[in-house]
Amino acid sequence: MIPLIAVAHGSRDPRSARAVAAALAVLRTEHPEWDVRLAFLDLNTPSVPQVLDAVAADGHRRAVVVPLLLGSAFHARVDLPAILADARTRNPLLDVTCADILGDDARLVAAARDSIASTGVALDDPSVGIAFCAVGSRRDEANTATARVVPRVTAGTAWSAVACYATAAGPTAASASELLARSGCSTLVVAPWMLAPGLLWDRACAAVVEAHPDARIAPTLTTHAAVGHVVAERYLAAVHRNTVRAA
Ligand SMILES: C[C@@]1(CC(=O)O)c2cc3[nH]c(cc4nc(cc5[nH]c(cc(n2)[C@H]1CCC(=O)O)[C@@](C)(CC(=O)O)[C@@H]5CCC(=O)O)C(CC(=O)O)=C4CCC(=O)O)c(CCC(=O)O)c3CC(=O)O
Ligand SMILES: [Co+2]
Repeated sequence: MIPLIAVAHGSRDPRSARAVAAALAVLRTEHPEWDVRLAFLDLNTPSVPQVLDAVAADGHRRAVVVPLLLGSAFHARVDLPAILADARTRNPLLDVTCADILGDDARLVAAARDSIASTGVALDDPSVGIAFCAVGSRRDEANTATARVVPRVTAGTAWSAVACYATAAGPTAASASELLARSGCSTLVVAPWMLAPGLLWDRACAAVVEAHPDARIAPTLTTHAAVGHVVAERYLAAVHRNTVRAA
């Protein structure tokens, strides 16, 4: 079995790693024979180099890395590729394939809608305003990609929604909620385009709740089985892609 190394961002907030591990439990239930390992880019252990070295030490000749990332920005484009290049140099007998990021998969878009609906708002309620909050990047394309998710999340609903960012870009969650409130939305929901609870998510929620104490907070995406399902699909696609290339 080719090990699946799920690579999460990591956080100083212990809820983050716990939430990610819980989201991977669906893989262990649905694919009990798979060798699933969790690694972190930063702030938690084991690190990605530690897990790749362990996989090589176990005698594996192939490994598939699945980035638990929603956007194609610094971590996906620079950070992880550099870590994998180093690991390949240290372990020349290990063939490391990197799968596609989770990205804006339709199942995650649906999970975001489910998460909002779980706060008790009705799909046909036009008073609902969603501050749809991503981490944010200095890479404009990544923020634009987030903004493009918004109409897919609200499709078929009467909700208004504005994309916002916890760091590196604007608007903030607080200013997005002000915009929604001023345009007549009386029920505000802070909705995460984030995988797990952590410092950035808490900061975004706190800023909105300070101005609007009755704002609702939707659960992060790792509470939904879709994350595990998309990870499984990214893994299988990478295994297949590599097998076809090797043949
Ligand atoms: C709290 C902090 C760490 C700390 O210091 O504790 C933290 C935490 C987290 N980041 C997460 C995710 C991402 N972080 C980035 C990018 C950046 N993150 C940065 C800082 C910080 N990030 C610290 C706060 C600094 C502040 O005060 O603003 C930037 C500014 C600089 C830097 O990293 O040095 C750089 C800016 C952009 C740029 O440079 O362009 C991207 C985008 C990308 O890939 O570029 C993604 C999405 C990946 C994806 O999903 O695609 C998650 C997981 C969230 C989840 O579960 O979804 C957590 C966990 C948590 O919130 O705790
Ligand atoms: Co970050």
